[in-house]
Amino acid sequence: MTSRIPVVTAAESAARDRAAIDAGTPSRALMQRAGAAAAAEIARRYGDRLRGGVAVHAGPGNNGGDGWVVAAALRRWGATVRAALHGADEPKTDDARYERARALADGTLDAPTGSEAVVVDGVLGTGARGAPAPFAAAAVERMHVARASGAVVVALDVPTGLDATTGENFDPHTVRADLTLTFGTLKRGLLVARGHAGTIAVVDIGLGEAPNDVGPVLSGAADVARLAPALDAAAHKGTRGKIAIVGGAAGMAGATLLSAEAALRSGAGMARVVVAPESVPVAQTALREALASPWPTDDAALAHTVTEWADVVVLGPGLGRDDAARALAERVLAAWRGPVVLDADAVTMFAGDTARLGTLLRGRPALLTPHPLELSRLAGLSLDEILARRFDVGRELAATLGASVLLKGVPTVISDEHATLVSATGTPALATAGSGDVLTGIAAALLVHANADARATERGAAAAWIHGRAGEIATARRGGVRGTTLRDVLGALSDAWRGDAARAPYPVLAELPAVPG
Ligand SMILES: NC(=O)C1=CN([C@@H]2O[C@H](COP(=O)(O)OP(=O)(O)OC[C@H]3O[C@@H](n4cnc5c(N)ncnc54)[C@H](O)[C@@H]3O)[C@@H](O)[C@H]2O)[C@@H](O)CC1
Ligand SMILES: Nc1ncnc2c1ncn2[C@@H]1O[C@H](COP(=O)(O)OP(=O)(O)O)[C@@H](O)[C@H]1O
Ligand SMILES: [K+]
Repeated sequence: MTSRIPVVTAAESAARDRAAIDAGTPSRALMQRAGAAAAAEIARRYGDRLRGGVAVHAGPGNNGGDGWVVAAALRRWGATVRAALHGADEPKTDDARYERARALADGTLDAPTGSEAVVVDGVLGTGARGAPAPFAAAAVERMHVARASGAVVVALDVPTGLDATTGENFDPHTVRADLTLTFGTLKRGLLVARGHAGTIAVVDIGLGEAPNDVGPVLSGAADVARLAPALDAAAHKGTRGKIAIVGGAAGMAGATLLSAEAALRSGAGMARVVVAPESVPVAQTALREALASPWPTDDAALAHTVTEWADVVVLGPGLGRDDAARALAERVLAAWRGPVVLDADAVTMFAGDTARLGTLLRGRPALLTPHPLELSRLAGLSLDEILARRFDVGRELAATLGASVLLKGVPTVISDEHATLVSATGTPALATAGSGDVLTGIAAALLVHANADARATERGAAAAWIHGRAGEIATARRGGVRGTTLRDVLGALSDAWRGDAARAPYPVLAELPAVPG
């Protein structure tokens, strides 16, 4: 089983390092593991470039210490290494001083010339506070110039000038890395500021398994594979799950159809869109695989099209938010007590009324899939507050809501009271109208198609991972974000579900690709 990768603040990262030190691993051993693993990754990925020389920019703290270990290791390997200490005459920590002395004991290291093909950013890591001071900003500028003339920039732990906790950057004084090698844990800020981090590789330094708390952990391909078993050879359309999607006010039937198609491409056997009467003919011609029914006007129709037919009900895509929509939502949620996914308008219509929503949802698998603005309206918090607390706010709300909360974005955070999972797949190709409806359909299918003991939170996380992965595959196929449409994303779902992407070798525990622009 792959280990759980904690998604941490700078303080939590330092605390996990300290715990390993208290348990008997000397801090210098951690630094040597970090630096040695980083050097090995640089040699593996950029072996050809190393002939063009390596520049190591080291800061005064332990991030600089990692840099000195890298410098010594790559020199032993045979590269021409140049290095500079910034911000102090001597490193400020014992470990960093020791590693610098060791690197220099093998021979002096000249200052970088700016012509090196590989640049290592060891200026600031998780100990950085606020905007880079002038010495650090000057080092960042040198790295920008080198990159503009063709060097690759490798950030150790965190790109300098990026807040490891919040992802706040201090451009132009923040490094833009091609590769970030982050040690032992995945820093939250890297997931928020993907554009600065480049490819992110989490490198093992022997910190051990994440403590069994409710802190966020990264979701990966292995989690999806574990959750969603192969479909039964003797399956028929009835056993593969029936999804009813209630939404589709006049002019918005497309939202339900995107959900329906995504559900059908994610294992569901049947999908029915339940839409405004005038949307029915259009829905039937647009997606022949789906059934289409009008919004039920009486209990018999509600039973026939939804409560006695479905295995999972999706409420919200294109539903609208007027009184009639709210009344329909309340009727459906009262009559249907099985698994539900609530999206879009069905979330917003309960703005400021989380207690009522909790009463309706409690006691069954329920997943809410808001984007940050929808969650801000629902919870009565400002959008800034939602974004600033995106890793925690869902967990705090889950109890009141009686549901798992999947907060969409970069990254997507899925939580209940007991666990928080983070899905970091995707590209800006997904930043397009209807993308959320596709995610909703995948999530609905997973509420049927997953191991019985899987919680709604895990199913939601798997849906977010698949959705993002399909976005990555579609973007790669089209050769970029521009020109990639949701149709391509739907078409890539089969490849996303196959989940056969190659894994990086140890000591990389997880790797997230650079996000294409
Ligand atoms: N603590 C440990 O045991 C380990 C730490 N490791 C490395 O150590 C890093 C953390 O080291 P530190 O806590 O020493 O912190 P950093 O090396 O990230 O930064 C601390 C230094 O930067 C200065 N500084 C802070 N904010 C600044 C700003 N805005 N502008 C300019 N200078 C600023 C501080 O005065 C201090 O000298 C990690 O990111 C990681 O790279 C790794 O070696 C693994 C083990
Ligand atoms: N830049 C991006 N990178 C990765 N995923 C993204 C990006 N932009 C949007 N997404 C994903 O696309 C989906 C958009 O959903 P949403 O905002 O509800 O769109 P809509 O309401 O138009 O369907 C979410 O799952 C979100 O996480
Ligand atoms: K750094």
